[in-house]
Amino acid sequence: MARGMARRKMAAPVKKVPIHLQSSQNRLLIKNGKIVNATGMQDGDVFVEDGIIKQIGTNLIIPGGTRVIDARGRYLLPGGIDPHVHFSFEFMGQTSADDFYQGTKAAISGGTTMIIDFAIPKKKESLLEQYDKYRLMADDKVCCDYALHCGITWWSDKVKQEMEILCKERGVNSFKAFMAYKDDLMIRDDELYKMFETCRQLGAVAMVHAENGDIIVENSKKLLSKGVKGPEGHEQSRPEEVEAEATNRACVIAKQVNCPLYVVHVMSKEAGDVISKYREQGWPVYGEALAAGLGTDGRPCCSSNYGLAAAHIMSPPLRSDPATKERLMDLLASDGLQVTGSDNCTFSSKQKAVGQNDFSKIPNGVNGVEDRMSVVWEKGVQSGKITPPRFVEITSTNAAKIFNLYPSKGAIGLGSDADIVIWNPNKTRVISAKTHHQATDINIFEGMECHGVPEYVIVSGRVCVDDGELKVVQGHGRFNPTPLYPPTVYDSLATEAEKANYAPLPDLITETADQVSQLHVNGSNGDAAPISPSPITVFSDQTNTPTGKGARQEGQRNLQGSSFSISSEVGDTSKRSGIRVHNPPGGRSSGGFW
Ligand SMILES: NC(=O)NCCC(=O)O
Ligand SMILES: [Zn+2]
Repeated sequence: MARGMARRKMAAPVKKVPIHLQSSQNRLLIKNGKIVNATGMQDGDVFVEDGIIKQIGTNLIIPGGTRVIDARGRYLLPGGIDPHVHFSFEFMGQTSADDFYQGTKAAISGGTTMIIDFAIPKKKESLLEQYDKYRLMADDKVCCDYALHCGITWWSDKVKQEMEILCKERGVNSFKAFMAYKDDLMIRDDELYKMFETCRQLGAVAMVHAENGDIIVENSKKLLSKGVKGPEGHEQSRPEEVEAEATNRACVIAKQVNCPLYVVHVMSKEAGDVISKYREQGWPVYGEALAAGLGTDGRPCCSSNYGLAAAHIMSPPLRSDPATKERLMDLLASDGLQVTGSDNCTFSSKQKAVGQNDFSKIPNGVNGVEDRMSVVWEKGVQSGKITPPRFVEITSTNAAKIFNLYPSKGAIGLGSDADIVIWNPNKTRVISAKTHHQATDINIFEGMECHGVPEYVIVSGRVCVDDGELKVVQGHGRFNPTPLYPPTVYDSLATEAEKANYAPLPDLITETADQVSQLHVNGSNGDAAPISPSPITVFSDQTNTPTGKGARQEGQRNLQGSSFSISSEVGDTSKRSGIRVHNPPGGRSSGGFW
C-alpha cells in the first residue's frame, strides 16, 4: 500500500539531496482547485513529490521547475477505488476480455486509480496457487495500484490454513464466498459459517455474493423446459426475493460468529433494505452498489437484439424495474449502502453468443470500471442526491477504510498517495463503445450523457490523463497489501486484546501544518507518526510485504532521493496551522462542508 505510509515505517535516516540536484520530473503543483475529501471541501493547492502528497494549502513554497497545473473551477478528488473487478477471469467457460493492462487503463481514463480484483480458485484448487497466478498476471500489466481479494469456493482444513497464510504473508485481508453458481463456485451454509468464523478469527473482511443458488437452478430448469430460453429468462430465474433471502441469510450466519460482512453487488431494493435493517441495528454490514445498477436497468434484457440483451446479463440481475437505480442511489445517499464498485467482468459479443439458446449459459458480466465515476457523479451529484464529499466517500474513501488502505488511499491528505483526479463538473461527455477503452464491443451505458469529466488523472504522482489525453504506463501500478483488522470494520466488534494489536484509524491531515514534523515522519525525530505498524499482520516473505496499516514494502520506489530534502528550502512553517479531521469509524461524513 501506500507509498506515503510506507515512509513512516522506514528506519533509514533521511537522506538530503541538494535541491539543485533534484529532478523536477517527480514534482507537481496543482493550484486553485477545490479539494474534496469525505470530510468536506477546501480551496487550496496540492504539492506532490515522488508519488506522495507533500503539501496542501495556499502560498506553498515549492522547488523551481515543478510542473504546475491550474485547477481553477475544478474539483480535486481522491482517485477512485473500484473494489470489485474481474480481469482475465476464467468464468462460465470464457475468460473475461479486459486483462490487467486494458482494464486498469480503462479505469484510469475514467478517474479510477486503484482496483481490487479477486483470485478465485475452482473447487479443490489451492488458494495460494490462484493468488500466485493472479500476481503473475497482474504485476507487470497494471497501470495503477491494485490489491486482491480471494474467493472461497470450497472448504477444508487446507483452505483454512491457506486463508491464514494469505492474510499473514501475502497481503490479502478479504475473502468472498458465492451463494450462487451451484456446482461451480457456490458453497453451502455450513461452509459459509466456517469461512465467516475463520475471517473473524483472522481479522479479515468476509464478502458475499448473495443469491440463492439452489432456487436459481430449479427456476432455470423450469423456465427452459417451458421454452423460455432467451436472455429474458435470466431475471425470471433469479427475482428480487432470491437475492434478498440470501442477503438476509448471509447476515444471519455472519452474526452467529460475530463476523462483519461486506455484501457485493447489491442489485435490488429488497436486498438493499435488508442491509439497511442490519445497519440500523448497529451491525457492521456494508453494501456495495454497482455502476451498472445505478446507471442502467434490466429492460434491455428483453430486447429482440440478442447481443444487446446478453451484454446486460449479470448476476444478481439488473432489475427490469427502472425505479431500482433511483432506490439504490437513495440508499447510498442515506448510508444504507456505503460503496460503489463496477464488478467489471466483460465478455465480447462473440463470447456472449454461447448462451444464444440457453440463458443460463450466457457468461455473466458487464462493463463499468471505466464509467463508474461518471455514472455515480451523474446519478448522484448531478441529480442533487449527494454532495461531492459523499461522492468521494462512496467512490474511494469507504473502500479504502473497509480494506484498510486509508488514508494512503481514499483521501487527499498529507502523506497520502498522489492518486488525484482533477474533475471538471462543467464539462460533459457521452459514453460510447466507440470511444471507450475496454475490450468490449458493447457498452451498457451507451449514449448516456454525463456531467463531470476527469481532465487530469494523477496515478501515484504520474499524470496519466493529461488534459484529456490518456498516457498510461504498463506496470506503473503496484500490488498493495491489505493489512488485517481494518479499524472501520472491526472497532465495534473487536475485543480489547485485539484492539491492542491494531492501529486506530489515523487522522487525516488536510493542510500543511508543521513541515518539519511532516518531514520527519519516518522515524528520525519528529512527533508526527500517526500510523504505527500493526503487529497483527506479520509478513515472512520480504518480497511480499508489509507489517501493518499503511505499510508498503513490496517493490517500493526509491523515495529516499528527494522526498524529504526540501524541508530547509520550503518550509514557512510559522504561518500554517494544522487541521486534523477525525473520521468516525465507518461513519458517514454527511457530506457537510466546512
Ligand atoms: N456478476 C457477474 O455477473 N459476473 C462476475 C462474477 C460475479 O461477481 O458474480
Ligand atoms: Zn464479481
